[in-house]
Amino acid sequence: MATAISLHDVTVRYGEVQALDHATVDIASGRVCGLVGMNGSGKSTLFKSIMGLVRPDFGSVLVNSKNPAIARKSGGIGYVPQSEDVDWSFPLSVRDVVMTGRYGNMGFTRRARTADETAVHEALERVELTQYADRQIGQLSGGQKKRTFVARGIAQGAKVLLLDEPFSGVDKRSEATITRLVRELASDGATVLVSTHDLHALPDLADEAILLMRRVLLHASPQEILRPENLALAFGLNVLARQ
Ligand SMILES: Nc1ncnc2c1ncn2[C@@H]1O[C@H](COP(=O)(O)OP(=O)(O)OP(=O)(O)O)[C@@H](O)[C@H]1O
Repeated sequence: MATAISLHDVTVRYGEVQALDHATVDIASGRVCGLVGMNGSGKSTLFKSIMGLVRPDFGSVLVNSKNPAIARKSGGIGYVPQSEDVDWSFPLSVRDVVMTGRYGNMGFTRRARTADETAVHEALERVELTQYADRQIGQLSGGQKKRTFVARGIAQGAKVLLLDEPFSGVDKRSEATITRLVRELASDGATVLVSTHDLHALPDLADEAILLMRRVLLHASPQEILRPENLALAFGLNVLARQ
């Protein structure tokens, strides 16, 4: 199987803080990979490295054999941000947000053509948000907000999709819908990386998972990652007491 996301020895420092420390991992095409680690373990920095938004001080990142910034600018990477990272008061409708996934196809005039309208329509149907298309994005539930950004990635035709905590602030039904969508996108050939604190969601969601603590501690099946002795590597021994 071809490698979709490749990090080799990636080290990222913010001043004195070492956010990633020689992180090395390859994720194969068409896989759903969970990303697990405590707060501050470098998950967002790993996403930013894959999107080409931070340049490693050391090491290299490739996304489908391309430089990450080039892969992102050509629409190859979709991103579902953490809710805190979005200004939900912005006067954009659900359709507008999904349409931003088509900007790469539009040229500088950003005038939507029929193919763009069709791609947005189909993406909204797929995430079951057609009836909310004209709603301002702040007037959505937590799960609908996440699904709006998943639809943007679908409209974009992203080959790699990154989801940052997609289950936080989301009800059980939306969690099931997002899990189904992620699995479907991977069956269609996309590679999906999902950071989550919701460890119970991992076995249904992911084919494999990464345990991160600035470096990759373990890259294995969800079942292996969830073994208490492995979780203790990333979360400390108090995770055992909570079992
Ligand atoms: N722009 C920045 N400037 C300085 N330090 C930063 C910056 N961004 C992140 N850090 C630090 O780098 C480390 C890794 O942060 P990062 O956000 O990647 O972790 P995370 O696993 O995503 O955390 P969380 O689960 O809390 O979102 C943390 O110690 C954080 O405080």
